[in-house]
Amino acid sequence: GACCSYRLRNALHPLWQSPLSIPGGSRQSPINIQWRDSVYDPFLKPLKISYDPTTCLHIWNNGYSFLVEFDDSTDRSIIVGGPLENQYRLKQFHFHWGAINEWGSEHTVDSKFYPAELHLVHWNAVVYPSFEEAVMEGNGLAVIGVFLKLGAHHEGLQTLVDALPAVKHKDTVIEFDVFDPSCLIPSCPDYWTYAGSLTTPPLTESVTWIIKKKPIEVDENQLEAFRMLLFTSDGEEEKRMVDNFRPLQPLMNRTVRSSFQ
Ligand SMILES: NS(=O)(=O)c1c(F)c(F)c(-n2cc(CC3CCCCC3)nn2)c(F)c1F
Ligand SMILES: [Zn+2]
Repeated sequence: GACCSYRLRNALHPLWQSPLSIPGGSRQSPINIQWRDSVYDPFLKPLKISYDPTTCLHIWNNGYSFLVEFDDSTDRSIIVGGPLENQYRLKQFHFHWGAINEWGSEHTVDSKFYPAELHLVHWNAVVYPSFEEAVMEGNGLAVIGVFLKLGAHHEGLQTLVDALPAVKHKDTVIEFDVFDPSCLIPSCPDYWTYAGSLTTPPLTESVTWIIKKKPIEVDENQLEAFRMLLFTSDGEEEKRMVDNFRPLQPLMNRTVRSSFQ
């Protein structure tokens, strides 16, 4: 059935030679969001986002993606509301993208890929003492997903794009001390939400996903800037950092809820 083809696809996927999905995993990510199968939940609250731009620390190329990391030692950059029981602290954001504009996102909507997807990773510091512990717990993380589509130039993203040449190689880092990631989140409040996992190792089933319905627009040059990053360290044979997205995972016994009708 579909399940075993997923396992096979995971097993063969170059980027995730490590455990495909958690053996016996029942809430793996990413998934296809079938719009007509999502269930409107009138009890879902609006998501409240309050980030302090001065909590921004640096950008680094970790060999999977480029991460913008934040000082998560206090509650200065948090999200609350939406499907969440507690407030969650911003830890980092990163992207997934393709070699060409036909694919690149991790989630799909009605089986349509976007050229890229932004993930803002938050952890439940109300209940857990550290990010590392929260990663292992069912309600430990909350990730906001934002689709990127080809269109107008994105001013806010450009400040990030201008810094990318400095982190071209794996394990390079550059200081980045003021950035407000809310400029990357659409003002439209509509989102889907479901219980899932990290899409990179350790693939733990600890993520409440909040996927924004509206994409942001970026231009071709900005997508190309992502594609000139490298998976490889300086001195190694160059491998362009592209197609750093995990294959779709089975929905299993899950319902995707929508905050909108
Ligand atoms: N695509 S995703 O699902 O939004 C996503 C995430 F949610 C993440 F949390 C991470 N993540 C991985 C680690 C290493 C930690 C190293 C110490 C043990 C815990 C993991 N830091 N953040 C991540 F890389 C990622 F891609
Ligand atoms: Zn991600």
